[in-house]
Amino acid sequence: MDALLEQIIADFHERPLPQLTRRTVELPALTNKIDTVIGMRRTGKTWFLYQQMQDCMERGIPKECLLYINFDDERLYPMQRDELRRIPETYYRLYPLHKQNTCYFFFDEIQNVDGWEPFVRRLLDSENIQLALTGSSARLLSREIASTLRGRAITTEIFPFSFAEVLTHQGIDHDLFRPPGAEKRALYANRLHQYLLQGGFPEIQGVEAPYRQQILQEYVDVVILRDVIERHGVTNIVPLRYLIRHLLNAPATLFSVNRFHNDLKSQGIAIGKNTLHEYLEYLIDAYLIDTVPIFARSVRRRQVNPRKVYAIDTGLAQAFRHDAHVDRGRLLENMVFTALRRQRLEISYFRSEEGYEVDFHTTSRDGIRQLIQVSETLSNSQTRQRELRALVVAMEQCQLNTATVVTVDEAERIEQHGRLIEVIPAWRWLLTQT
Ligand SMILES: Nc1ncnc2c1ncn2[C@@H]1O[C@H](COP(=O)(O)OP(=O)(O)OP(=O)(O)O)[C@@H](O)[C@H]1O
Repeated sequence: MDALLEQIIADFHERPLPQLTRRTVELPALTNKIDTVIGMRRTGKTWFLYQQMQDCMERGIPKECLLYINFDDERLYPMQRDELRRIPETYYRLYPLHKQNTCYFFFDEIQNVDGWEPFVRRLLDSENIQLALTGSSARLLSREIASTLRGRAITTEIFPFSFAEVLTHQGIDHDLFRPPGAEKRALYANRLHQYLLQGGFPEIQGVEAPYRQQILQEYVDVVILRDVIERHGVTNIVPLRYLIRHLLNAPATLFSVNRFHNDLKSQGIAIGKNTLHEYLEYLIDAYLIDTVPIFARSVRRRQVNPRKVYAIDTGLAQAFRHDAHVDRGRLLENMVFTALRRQRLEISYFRSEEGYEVDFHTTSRDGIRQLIQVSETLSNSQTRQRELRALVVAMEQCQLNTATVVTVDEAERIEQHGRLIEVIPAWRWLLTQT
């Protein structure tokens, strides 16, 4: 084992890191805390660790002070928990002087070793290291890690590329300090259209249909199998598959477990309502979808009203579309949701007693609230009246003086009775989200 570990460490130090597109997410890297990087499969968690390694090296930290172990490396199979301590032992035997410096350890797919948690806790206590972990298994996802690492972990979520990251990936400058001219605006609008249909998974950027859809469907299949069926021991697979298809095919719509339960029943598919609720939670845990409650102060109102469901990425929704029609409005709303979700905002949808609806009410961690309506276009006077009226009602009830309408490509400032509604093209709105 020691010779093998030496080899693995030497390989890592020798091999250059891959050329990558910079993610805008930052790792907190707090002393005495383990950074855990979580998110759906294939979103780029491992490559995000590579970015951290690059950053270390740019700060002048020699690569030998970094250690990356991928526990998916078949040479390490099957590693037992009592062998884990050999990793720091081998590393410090190779680099004894590094004991005096801070070293940076990156462990990928560590959940492959049963009982790894006490090892990383001890490691953090005994050595002068900064530790980051990631893994695709849902076992590494937030709730469990928080409990098994007993408050020692701080989690960072990785989502598919944001619009800004996609532009960076394509080598397109997106600095809005200088107002973009007509050509640049047209380019952004064009890329936005692409982004809506393809989504942000790094690997499918530039991949044409139908391969793109095929790859994304395979991502979902792996999540279903590994993070839902195997992890939770689901045996009633038919309704689970129906549920996933239904949710991904109808993003940005209200989802009622009761109604869906009745639909299944009418097709002769038996499943309990509680089981459906559980499945929904599993899909959220695996970062495939997310749900949004109604904006209400009363817990009861939040509970009895159906939640809206969004795919974690618009590309996934497109890959599961039943018909050829592209509902750009829904995709746009889903895309705005993903951008808000990435910012860890508290998100709800607004519906007044009279039925006026606003897509998003958000609250940031420092209490800043926003109202956002998503509408492909306000050029139709009926739509315009409806959307703006809903915003005015929501602004009154939520006691806010500003609101935003995200459209495909329209810009306008509407001032009414001391209130301001800003209409903004989606590409611009996305590029101003941090
Ligand atoms: N920042 C990036 N720049 C360029 N390509 C990227 C980037 N991040 C990810 N990719 C591409 O996406 C692929 C998947 O990324 P990665 O292996 O990091 O995902 P993951 O979230 O760790 O996946 P899994 O959960 O399945 O282990 C990479 O092999 C690479 O091709």
